Amino acid sequence: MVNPRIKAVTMDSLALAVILVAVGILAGVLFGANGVRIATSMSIVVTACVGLQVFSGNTGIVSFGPAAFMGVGAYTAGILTMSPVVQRTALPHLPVWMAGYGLSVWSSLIVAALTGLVLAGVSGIVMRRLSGSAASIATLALQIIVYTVLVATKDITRGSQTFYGVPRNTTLVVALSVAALSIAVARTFRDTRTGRAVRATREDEVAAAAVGVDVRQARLRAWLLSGTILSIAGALTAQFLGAFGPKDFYFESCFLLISMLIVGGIGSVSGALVGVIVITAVTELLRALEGGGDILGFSVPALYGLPLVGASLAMILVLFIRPTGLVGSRELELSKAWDPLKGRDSKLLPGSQDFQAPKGAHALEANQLSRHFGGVRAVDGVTFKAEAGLITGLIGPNGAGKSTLINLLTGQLRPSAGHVALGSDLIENKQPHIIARAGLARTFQNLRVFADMTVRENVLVAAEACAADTALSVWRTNDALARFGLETLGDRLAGSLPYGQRRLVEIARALATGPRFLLLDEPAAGMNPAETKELMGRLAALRADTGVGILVVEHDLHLIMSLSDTIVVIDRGKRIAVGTADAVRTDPAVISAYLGSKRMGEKKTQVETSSVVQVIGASAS
Ligand SMILES: Nc1ncnc2c1ncn2[C@@H]1O[C@H](COP(=O)(O)OP(=O)(O)OP(=O)(O)O)[C@@H](O)[C@H]1O
Repeated sequence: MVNPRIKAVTMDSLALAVILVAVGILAGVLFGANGVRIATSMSIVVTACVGLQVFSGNTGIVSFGPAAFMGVGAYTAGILTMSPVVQRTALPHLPVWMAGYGLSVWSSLIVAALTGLVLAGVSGIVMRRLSGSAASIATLALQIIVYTVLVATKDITRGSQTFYGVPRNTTLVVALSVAALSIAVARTFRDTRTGRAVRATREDEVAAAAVGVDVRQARLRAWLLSGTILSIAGALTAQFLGAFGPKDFYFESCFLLISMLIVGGIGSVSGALVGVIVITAVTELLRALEGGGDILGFSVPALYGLPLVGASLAMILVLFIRPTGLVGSRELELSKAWDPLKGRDSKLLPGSQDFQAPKGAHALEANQLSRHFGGVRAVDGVTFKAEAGLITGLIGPNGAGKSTLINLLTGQLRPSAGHVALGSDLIENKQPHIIARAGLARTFQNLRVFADMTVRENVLVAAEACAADTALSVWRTNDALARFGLETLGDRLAGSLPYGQRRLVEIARALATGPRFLLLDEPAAGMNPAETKELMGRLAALRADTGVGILVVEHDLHLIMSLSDTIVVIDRGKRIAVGTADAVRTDPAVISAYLGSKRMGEKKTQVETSSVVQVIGASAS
């Protein structure tokens, strides 16, 4: 039986390839022999655009370097496919070890792919560490470096002169086959464990790391695959044009590729295909008008550069009307998408018992933990122990240092001093994804779901990042969805859910990492009383079923006091009390901290203010 995943991706890729062929045939009918040229060129551009999409679409980092990889692929293939006779004339000073291969088109594509992989590997050392605009600027630098090297290495590339004599091996069939294959690879990658992880980094890098995703590794893999596909596109271009120069692989082609992705929708492979078709149609139509002449009875002057202007206007128009592109970020799925969870038993699988945290084995301890921001001692020598199997509440007035403390425990911040231990492991100074994989999962005070991924993907990406095998990650995903009543919402985009449900998605996502200990930063914030009550029931059940320890930060004092087995109170960065709800409620230091901050008129939510008055204030009187 064919693997359902391969079947679904193959069908989707075939469907996209059929669209491409149909457009090619249409071009042939409309433009005759020229149509074959357009269809071939368009197929090559599809490969390039898909290559760019693999990195930019999945990571959200706009790359200005696609043409650099294409250039390297083009010159590699050009040199390797040129006949030795032509080579002696065109490249008389070519180093001997590079000369005389006369490779076939397919062999040249493989070598070009390897060359692109090497360039991506070398540049990836830097790229994997960068994000956002810094990463985009680095790709720009790469483009300029590669262009300069191509121009400078005259013996190999003929410098800025035309590189000629490349056999025109790129037929329509070759270009179309490679385009279809690229689409299949990119579609498959998107729905692999790495593809989901990279998309999670696009949505929210901090949250992705907090659920165990190795952001750098995921980004590097996308960069390597992207560079490889782009180099193949360059090799095809070289054998399509026959003669070219470094300028063919510089900013203009880079800009066209980016405009195609933006017009179609950078977030999906289908978007890349649609963008290529639309921009090719626009540029080919405008190319016919570029030279001017009599058009529909009007004398039109020559407007060189008109195709580029048209592509720019199309891009601006789409950005204005539909910023996510014509297709958006969800794939056109002509077959039903492969669902990694469908058909799997959501009951306990063998091996899943490792989810059950053994009681007492994984306490979370902070020892003299401190973090200073300049002169501000946000956390100042805090020591406490949150036992496994218990719910520990962490409270304190606004600005007490609760969020800073959580960030120190989970690696988002490095401590100025002190230690954090999970069970017997010291975890301070470790990277967030390592801490998550060690078993400390968290949610955030300000919601950080992966809005443009489905609910199921949100949870699955966390499970996959931390589980050793697919069976366990599927089980954890199903279990986490079921525990928080999200099974029926699996296909919905997380960003489309109401606030309360998005909170549940975040908690389920943390749970899917298989935590030894769970940190929840204001889990009930924004929920109505009924939702809050239900959540508390689910958390209590989770603790009872699994023995996992839970540390809850919450402003609602009624809630935290009824939920917690023990409570840690901090104020101005210091621990001022620890004990049961009753002990804490009557502790003079706690009453003073809350009433003191109330007297000072600090901004509080209505719930918190009333809680302070009722819980602490009542005790004080
Ligand atoms: N990155 C930072 N740079 C400088 N000061 C900071 C930084 N982060 C936090 N602080 C300061 O540290 C103190 C503790 O802040 P923190 O956000 O941890 O408190 P909190 O108890 O979580 O507050 P709230 O209940 O309002 O969320 C505050 O005085 C805050 O201004």
